Amino acid sequence: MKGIILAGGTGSRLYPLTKVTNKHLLPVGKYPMIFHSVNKLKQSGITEILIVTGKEHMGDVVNLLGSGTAMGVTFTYKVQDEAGGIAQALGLAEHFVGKDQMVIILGDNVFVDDISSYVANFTKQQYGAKILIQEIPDPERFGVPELQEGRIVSIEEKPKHPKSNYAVTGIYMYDHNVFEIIKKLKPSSRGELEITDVNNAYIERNELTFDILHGWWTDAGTHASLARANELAQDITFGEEFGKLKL
Ligand SMILES: Cc1cn([C@H]2C[C@H](O)[C@@H](COP(=O)(O)OP(=O)(O)OP(=O)(O)O)O2)c(=O)[nH]c1=O
Repeated sequence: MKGIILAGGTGSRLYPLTKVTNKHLLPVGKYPMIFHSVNKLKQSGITEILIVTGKEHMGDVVNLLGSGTAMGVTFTYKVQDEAGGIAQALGLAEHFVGKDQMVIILGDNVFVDDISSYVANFTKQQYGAKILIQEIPDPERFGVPELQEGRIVSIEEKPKHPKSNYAVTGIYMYDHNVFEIIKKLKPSSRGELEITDVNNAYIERNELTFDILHGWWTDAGTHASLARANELAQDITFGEEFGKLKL
């Protein structure tokens, strides 16, 4: 199982915090945001991790994370030249992944649940895709799944009238066929290759499963949600391999 952390994008909703700093290097609790994703993959036993980010910030990201040896993981890095969407960023992982399965975390998603059991479920599934969803009060801000008889039958991106109270979180698991799906995608009205289109393609193939995240989960891509992520993650402490904290 390979791990992928998507840490590109423009971070425009966090300006001016992101004018010279990559969003995923901003503090969340006691750590840079991206440490939280690394920790979740490592906790699931995934140690081969690809980091995708833009060319402006690759130097800073490598400076922070290095080879990964100190953290007990191995990092590979890939540059996304332009912020062409989450699915475009994922498309850059094709050679890294090969024929393996993969777990993707959007670097601005912060959550408390240990996802090891969901990753284990996906390993057993062997092919297709799995997404993690969570019940929330304001699903219209996210991709929203429509559920029928325990299956997801469609996902709508930021719908005015959500068909469920669930949001699709930024944690995705795919088999290597995802790269063929991405190659066939057309840019959306905002000019990006959309991950919701990838998930809908798996629904059409009847190959999308899901699990439910129960603990807190938030994105940290707006000033309000970054503040919330900081509050929620304040007491999280990782092992010393993530850097000694001066207490
Ligand atoms: C759009 C995009 C996002 N991402 C990652 C970064 C984020 O952690 C995650 C969600 O991205 P978004 O929050 O949708 O986009 P963004 O990070 O560019 O922020 P803004 O809308 O404020 O300008 O996906 C990429 O890696 N490449 C991309 O091209």
